[in-house]
Amino acid sequence: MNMTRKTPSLRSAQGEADVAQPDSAPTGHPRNSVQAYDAAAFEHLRINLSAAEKRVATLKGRRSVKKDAQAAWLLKAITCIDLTTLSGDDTPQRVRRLCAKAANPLRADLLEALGMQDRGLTTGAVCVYHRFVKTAVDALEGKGIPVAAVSTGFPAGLNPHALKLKEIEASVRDGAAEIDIVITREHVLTGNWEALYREMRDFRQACGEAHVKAILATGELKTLRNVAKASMVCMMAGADFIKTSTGKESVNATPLVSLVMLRMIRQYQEMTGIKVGYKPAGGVATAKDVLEYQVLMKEELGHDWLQPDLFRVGASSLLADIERQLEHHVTGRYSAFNRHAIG
Ligand SMILES: O=C[C@H](O)COP(=O)(O)O
Repeated sequence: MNMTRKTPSLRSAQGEADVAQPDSAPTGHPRNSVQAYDAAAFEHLRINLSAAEKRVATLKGRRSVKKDAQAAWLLKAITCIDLTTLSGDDTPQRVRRLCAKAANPLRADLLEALGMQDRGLTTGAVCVYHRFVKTAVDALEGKGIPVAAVSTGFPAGLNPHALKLKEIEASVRDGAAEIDIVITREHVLTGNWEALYREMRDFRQACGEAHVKAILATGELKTLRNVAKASMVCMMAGADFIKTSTGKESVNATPLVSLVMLRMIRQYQEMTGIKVGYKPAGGVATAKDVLEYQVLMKEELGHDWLQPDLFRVGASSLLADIERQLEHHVTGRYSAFNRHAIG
């Protein structure tokens, strides 16, 4: 597959990339549902580390997306960003600014130069703590951008189970269309897979119509085998997305961990016919980073997983770098980071 040849001009690349906005709920494929617990589906899993490392290294070296094609892929990436603020010093004002950026992710002159001024380009979602769900929902009224709430005692996930369920319900009541839950790492580290399954199933139930992303906190799961098993168990228990990290672990999203999770998504699809989404998060800060993830998605799972109903990137600063790169594409110059609004 050669992405450069498939996207000979920006205009046709835009067509291929289909930058139309997603509905807040995926429409092109059935939503995941809770399956019966089946240890046989994951007990045997083994990771061939050297093969996985080789695959990631090969992808990096082989694929390059340049010029107009790159601009089209970056525009597509914008539609997949969960534009995030998850800081102890968050305020309603900061959240409103973030929402304004989500609704207008690129400067008007850049949009025009790229022929995107009438395309309603926005980020995939805005992601905040529960406290700011209402603020974000109000700020985004009529914009068609879902609000995602991190939940279940984010980031450590150590609150009592009943409180976690109440937190989810409260965010849904406040208007969150997506809930990013964190799993209890202890269940993975002690091999208590049934407990992980029951927890995830309860979270899914508490979400109701809101879509649920399961944050595995992969940097704390010790082995890639644990990552693979936790991915499978969470999908079995109804997760709509599996997500790498909170952004607060010392190691967050990596291409290697992503490869393992994507292979599990593929395996789950082979078992059930259901497509589950993927969200790398934490430390995805440059246009180069996100292009690498996009290539990985396309190579491992295919075109459907480049769309925002199956691919999101949790990021607080990525949008600023994408905007810079697109500015360079349009004008041939870079401006300083501080010339771009937050994102
Ligand atoms: O889920 C999103 C992450 O918390 C954002 O992490 P970041 O600040 O490294 O982009």
